[in-house]
Parts: sequence; C-alpha cells; structure tokens
Amino acid sequence: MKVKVDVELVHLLGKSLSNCERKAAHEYFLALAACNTVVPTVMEMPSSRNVESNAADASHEDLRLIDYQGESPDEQALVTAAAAYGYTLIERTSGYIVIDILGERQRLDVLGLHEFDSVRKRMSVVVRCPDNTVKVLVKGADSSILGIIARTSSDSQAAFIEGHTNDVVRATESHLHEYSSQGLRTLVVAAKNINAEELEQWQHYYDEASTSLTERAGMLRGAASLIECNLNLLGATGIEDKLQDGVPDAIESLRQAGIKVWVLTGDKQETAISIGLSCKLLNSSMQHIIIKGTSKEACQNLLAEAKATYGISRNDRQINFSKRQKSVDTDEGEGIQGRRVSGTTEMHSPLALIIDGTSLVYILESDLEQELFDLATSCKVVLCCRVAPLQKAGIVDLIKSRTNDMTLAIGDGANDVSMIQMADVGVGISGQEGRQAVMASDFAMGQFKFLKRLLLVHGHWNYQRVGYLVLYNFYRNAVFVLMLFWYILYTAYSTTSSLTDWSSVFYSVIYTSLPTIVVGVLDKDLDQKTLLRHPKLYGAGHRQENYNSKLFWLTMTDTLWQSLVLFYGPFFSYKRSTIDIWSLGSLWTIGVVVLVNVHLAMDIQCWTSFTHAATWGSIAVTYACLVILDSIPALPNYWTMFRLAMSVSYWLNILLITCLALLPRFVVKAMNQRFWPSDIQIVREAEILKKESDN
Ligand SMILES: Nc1ncnc2c1ncn2[C@@H]1O[C@H](COP(=O)(O)OP(=O)(O)OP(=O)(O)O)[C@@H](O)[C@H]1O
Ligand SMILES: [Mg+2]
Repeated sequence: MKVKVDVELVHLLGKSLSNCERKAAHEYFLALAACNTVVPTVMEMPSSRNVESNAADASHEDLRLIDYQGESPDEQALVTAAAAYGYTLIERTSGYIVIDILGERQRLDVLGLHEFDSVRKRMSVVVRCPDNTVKVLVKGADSSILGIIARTSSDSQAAFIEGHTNDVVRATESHLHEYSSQGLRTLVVAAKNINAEELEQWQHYYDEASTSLTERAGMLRGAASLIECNLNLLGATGIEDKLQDGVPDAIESLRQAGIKVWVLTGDKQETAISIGLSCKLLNSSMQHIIIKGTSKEACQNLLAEAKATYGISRNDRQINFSKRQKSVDTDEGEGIQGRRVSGTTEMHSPLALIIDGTSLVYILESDLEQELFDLATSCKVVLCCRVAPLQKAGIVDLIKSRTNDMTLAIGDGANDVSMIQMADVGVGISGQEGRQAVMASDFAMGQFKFLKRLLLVHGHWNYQRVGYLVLYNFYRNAVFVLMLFWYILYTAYSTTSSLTDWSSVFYSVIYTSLPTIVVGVLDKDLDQKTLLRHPKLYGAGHRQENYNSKLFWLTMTDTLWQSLVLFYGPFFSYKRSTIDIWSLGSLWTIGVVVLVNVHLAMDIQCWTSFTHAATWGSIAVTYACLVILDSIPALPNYWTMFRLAMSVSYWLNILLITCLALLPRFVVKAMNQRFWPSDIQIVREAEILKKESDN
C-alpha cells in the first residue's frame, strides 16, 4: 500500500511541539497509531533495498518490514497512513505499545483498552506517555464522538483548541459530510489528557469491571463512559471502501431475477447512499424516502407522510410480497411503476427507502413495525444505515415473520453474524474482516459477485432437480405398491405376493435407486451461461413451477394409470394360459423396473455418460439379478427367467406396458411444449437451435 502524504501536514509535523496546531497533529497521529487492535509483525527481510509492501521501514540499521495484521481493514489502513507520516507502530503487547515517532522510539504503557462495540460505536485506549502524562485516545463514528466533545476546553494549555472548538467542530462536520458523500467511511479522532484524580477513579472502575464475572460488558462500558467525555476533537479520517468487482452487475441480475435487494449497513447515511449509487442499487431517477426521526412520534409522522404521498395501503400479513411486487413492478425494464391508488393509476418513479438506525430503534420496538413493513415492501430498494448488528437481524425477522418469502443474508463482518443466522439462507464472504461471518454461514464465498452464480445457476438447477425428484420418488414407490394392490384384489385379499421377497427388497434398493441419485445430482435443464444471461428464468422457483399441488395430483393420477396398465397388461394377456404365479411375478418385476426407468429417461434433460449408465445399467442389473436368483434351485422361482425369455409374448408384454403406460404422459408433455411452453422450455429450444446452427 502506497500512501501519498500531504506536504502541508508533513511540514507541520516538522515544527516544535510547543505549537498548538503541531501538538494536535501529534496527538492525532498518536491516536491513529495507538488506538486500534492492529498487531504489527516484524518480518526480517533479505537486505535488498526498495522492497515495496504495506509496511514501513522500521529499523535504522537493517531493513525490516512490518506487516500489520488486524481484524478490520480500516484500522490497518489508518496505521499504515500514520506510519507514512512518521508514526510507525512497531510493537504491541497487552501492556505497552512501541511507536517510532519521527525516528525516535517511544514506549507507551497501556493502562486500559475499551474495545469497539456497536453500542458505543467507538473505541479508546488509555496510555501513559514517556513524559508521564496520561492520555485517552478515542476514535469512532462521528455520531458517537461529536456528542462527547468538550465544547469549552478545560485544558489550560490548549488555548488554541479552547478558542476554536466550535469552529473546529463545524469544519470537521463539513469535512465529514464531504468525505461521506464521496462514499468514504469516516471516523472521528479525539483525545484528552487525564489528571491523577480522574485516572484513579477510572482505574478503580476499570479494574473492577475487567475482573468481574457477571455483567462484565456493561461495567466496562460504564468505565469507558467515565473517561470518554469532554474530549478534544483532533480530526477525522475518510477511508475508501472499494467495491469488489462485479457487484453492480450481480445486484442488477438479482433484481431482474425478481429478488429484492436490501442493504443493511453500519455506515453513515451519506456513505451508504453514495455506495448505493456506485453499486447501481440506487439511481438518480428514484425518489428517496428518508426516514430519520429522533423520537417515536417523529418516525410515525414520517412513515404516515410517506405512505400518504405515495398512496401505499396496508399490506396483509402472510402473503408473498414478491407476488404482490409482481403486480407493482409492471414496467421494471423502464424503471416505471404503475401503482393503483383508489381506482386511478398514478405513475411515479420507483421508490427507495432510506432509513437510519435510530429510527429503526423506535420503529422495531413499537407498533410501527407494520407501517415500516408496508412502506418497505412497496419500495424497490431499501437501504438501512447506522444499524447495529442486532437490528440487522431484527429487519430480517420482520420480513420472515410477515411473509412466506425466503430470506438470504450476505455479509463479511462480525457485525453481520446475527443477520446471517436469522435469515433462511446465510452467506458469508471470507474477506479481510475475519472469519466470524463465514463460520456462521451456510455458504461461504470469496466475493460478493459469486452470489449471482450461487442463486441463478446452482439455485435454479437444484430447485428444478429437487422439485422433479420429489414427484418422481412419490411416483416410483406408488406405482410399485399400487401394482401389488391390484393383485391382492384377485387373490381374495389374501395378501399373498406374486413377487419374490428378493424382488420386493431389491426394487427400491438396487433396481431403481441409482438413476434417481444420478439425475438428482447431474441433471441440468439449461446451460449455466444461458441462466446467467437470462436472470428472469430464476422466477420459475418463485412461481413454484416445478413442484406444486397441481403437479402432484397430476403425477398421482398418472401413477394410477401406469399401475393399472402394469398390472392388467400381463393379467389379460396370460388370462387364458396356465402360467404359474412366479413367472407372472417375474414379468411384473421387470415391467415396473423398465417402466420407471424409461419414465425417468423421458424427463432427463441433460444426458451424460453417467445418466446413460445409470438408467440403462439399472435395467441390465435387474436382469442380471433375476438370472442369478433364478438359477438358485432352493428358491421358488428356480429357472423361471430362462423359460420366460424363450417366449415372444414376454418381450411383447414389456414393450406394450411401457408404451401404453407412458402414452398419456407423452401426449400431455408434447401438447404442453407445443402450445403452452414455459419460459424455460422456450430458452431451452433456443439453446438447442443455437447449438445446432453452431455445429
Ligand atoms: N474499530 C473501530 N474503532 C472505532 N470505530 C469503529 C470501529 N469499527 C467501526 N467503527 C465505527 O462504528 C460504525 C459501525 O460499525 P459496524 O461495524 O457496525 O458497521 P460498518 O463496518 O460501518 O458497516 P457494515 O455493516 O457495512 O460492515 C462504523 O461506521 C464506524 O464509524
Ligand atoms: Mg464492518
């Protein structure tokens, strides 16, 4: 990482420490270098000069590189920046920090560290400097720090700050606004000296809190609030949070696929909006509804106002809001939505709801949840900023409890864990922010853009496979059982079986299981390129095209028909003959195995050598098993198979059963594809035509 330093600031750092501005700059960089949890690791390097890395030249004699390891990439960036200005963090233990300050090594004793937490939104460290002064260095979110700045400084030495505090705060605020509007993640840095009395008081609380076995977090927070007050504002930082590549494209595809994308972030509103714009989540044609209230009433009014302005009515519980959305997103391609307002269709640009964490506290804790839900589900985009980790989970829960929709949460940081756990599907991105998100997730990936493939390709394939397999497995077992059932009607309900015990057991274990598994793993209706090119195809899942009650009952009716053909085919053909029961049973066994496998073959969409081997192999294996079983003299159907194979009617029967049983299915399938093709079938046809024309 190369840091471009500001010449003016470097010049200032060259002045003597008696200068007030210089002193503030000193404390600022001291805070950047010390107030963090970054651990420097010194790497001995071969003595080749000019080695570039995210490190600094640490030692005077030999060249050593320092690699900064930390949980948060922001902190790494800040420490590296401080190093570029001559404040190099060299060593950190729990007791002290060594910082190389403009060539002079200083050891600061760490008296206490208040870690970052999402309630305080800041962290602080208490250090004793070599000159025996004790300082508390704080950094954190602007909203949390600007409230604890000393408006009139008590520090008599800091005359400069005293006179200008308000000006400095105002200037900093405008800088912060400027930074965050550019999409930078901002932090504010502040510090103060603490006197012996304050130190003693704090130390007493801090020691007690650190050793407490119960309520430790709360007590530590109490200790922190004792010294994190009346601070001197030192400055602000802005860090670029680069979007990973492919994010805008992935978001756009997900949206086309009918997935609603909500952003929940801990960042400032301006930063969040700017990032929203850069990842194409928001665009300038959208109308922004901003909910930022500081009391319950204010939030209630803002929500009611927004609902009235855009004519949003109550959204009933327990409905699919994606379904409802379908009627709203009439013209998504052009970004125009028609919304029905009391009989008249009012046209306005798509809505984006931007809501901040403070408002969410009031809303989620009160009866305003429903209002938020109505508003949020009518908006194309929802962006929640400054939300705490638990609020993220609360928002996911809001949707989960009020709709039948599936929720997916994706995040990379520890603050996303609760949301990932709350959602139906949790995805963790393994990045620079540690592994907590990945550990809590169902799926882990390296980059956000892979989400597109996960959903549009694997999600689609799996849905189609599972949907089909559920139906097929019902069919496969029912057709066998029904066939045995019809037989019982003709044996005076005696429950005797015409099949050997071996056949009954082998039917689902050996004869028909492998093709089911192979198809369940390998079948693909469409090529992945096609699926990625047409995200709308993902909608098949939303519309429950592959598994629904209509399909289930159709399959069951078909199963009934097939079982009847299966039983009565051989029954009528051998009615007048003197055939024995084991021969008929053997015919039924092979009949049902051939039938279910050809049935499956009819529905396979992607033939591979494995599917060929599994389906046709199953029939071959069945024959092999029958031959083996029928050559054992001890078994009742000894030699049956060999006698049967001699007769033409046996082979004709198998052919007849298969053709007749599958005829209705074939006709319905052909008619459907000809006259009412689904999106998937149309694209499939196009895919096949394209392949043919390419060859
Ligand atoms: N280590 C830290 N020290 C001081 N302040 C921090 C630290 N980490 C985060 N903050 C501040 O607290 C705010 C909330 O942090 P949080 O981790 O909840 O969300 P985030 O990292 O900003 O966003 P996201 O939800 O996208 O990860 C941040 O915006 C930042 O201002
Ligand atoms: Mg974060």
